[in-house]
Amino acid sequence: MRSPIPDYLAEALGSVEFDQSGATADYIPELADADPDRLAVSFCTEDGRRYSQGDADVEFSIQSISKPFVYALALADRGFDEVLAKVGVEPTGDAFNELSLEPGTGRPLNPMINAGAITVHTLVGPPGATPEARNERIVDGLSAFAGRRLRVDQRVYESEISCAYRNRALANMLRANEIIDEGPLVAVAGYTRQCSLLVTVEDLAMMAATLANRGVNPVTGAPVVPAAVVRQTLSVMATCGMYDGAGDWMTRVGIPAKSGVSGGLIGALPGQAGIATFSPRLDRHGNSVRGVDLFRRFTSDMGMHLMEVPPAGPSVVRSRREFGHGPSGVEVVSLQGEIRFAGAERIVRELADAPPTRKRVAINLMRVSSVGDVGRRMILEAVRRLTLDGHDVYLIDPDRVLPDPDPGEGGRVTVVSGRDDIRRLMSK
Ligand SMILES: NC(=O)CC[C@H](N)C(=O)O
Repeated sequence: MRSPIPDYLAEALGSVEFDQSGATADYIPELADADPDRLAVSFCTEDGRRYSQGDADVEFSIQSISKPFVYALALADRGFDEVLAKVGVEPTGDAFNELSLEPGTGRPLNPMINAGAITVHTLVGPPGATPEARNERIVDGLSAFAGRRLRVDQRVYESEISCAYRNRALANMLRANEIIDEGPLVAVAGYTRQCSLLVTVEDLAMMAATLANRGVNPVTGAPVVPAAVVRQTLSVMATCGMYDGAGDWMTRVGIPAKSGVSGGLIGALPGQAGIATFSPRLDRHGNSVRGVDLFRRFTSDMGMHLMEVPPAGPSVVRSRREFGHGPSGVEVVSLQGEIRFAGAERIVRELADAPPTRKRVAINLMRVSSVGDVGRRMILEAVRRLTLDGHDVYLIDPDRVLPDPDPGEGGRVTVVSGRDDIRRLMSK
């Protein structure tokens, strides 16, 4: 069978192709001259399969789409406290290059506006790293997200740096407020270099997929940044990634995203896929016109809005069955599906409302697909409380969905995983 996904993507591009509204960024000469008709899309799944259509092998400068990735590197290199002390996480409602800092602290409001991104740029690498070492770390880090070696487009760099008056003004304000502690010109040069890295829409989709995949590149398998850093980065993308269009974006599209003035747009759908589009004409917020349209379409066609979840599946407590009588009897509580907070609550509720009557209780995890952290803790606490109530507790877990079960103080549990042991337990 031929996959329907490339056909769908081609059809989606066709539906926006004739829209010529918006304009290429005019404040960077090299971008003003870009071919405005380019159009491309790429999807990269969380297990690394890519689907692309249109001008998918055309390179363009990454621009502001570098911001979330460099933020992730700074968080990984310096830790949350150091980065948050210098840059906040509040959406501004202002344009990306607004000359605004938080009253009182003088911090940039968030890492997605230029003031925040210039500051974040200076926080990559170990403290005291030279500007060259920092630039190197950024190229290496972004390349790890993309799964291939990226390079700087010198012409774009020079074109932007030749008229980076506004970013220099921002950097001077940051220096005056002691938010950055090095020369403003050096900070702007490094930041502009980071914005000049060349990518294709396929690179961007893989970079976004690495965020969607808890920080592990789904194709190379390289762990790029820790999961806690990904959570922070995606949260900031969701609230600040589309600048003064962020609220409209989050309500209508509902995917953590980031745009850039060269016309790129990425979205990272946690646990599912990275998506990227490329079309250089921009709206008044500096976001790609056709890119925004494509994302709206993807969300409504494929139910990608983060706040829209499928209806709850069948109860995680699949059945409770009693075998045998008296002391040799056993109650088997069979669970199923994914166990997160709501599922775990259901399990403890049922065991509390209708306590098992047999001495032996077996919790059967054979049909459980995954157990989240809270699910694990609540199941183990239930085991502990059942033990304290006088039960002998067993976990039927041949696939080890609950590895190393330790119910803690006063709890005891026997893991049953062999086929014969399971049969023996149930037959008594
Ligand atoms: N929104 C953007 O893509 C802006 C990036 C650009 N390099 C700038 O600093 O102005």
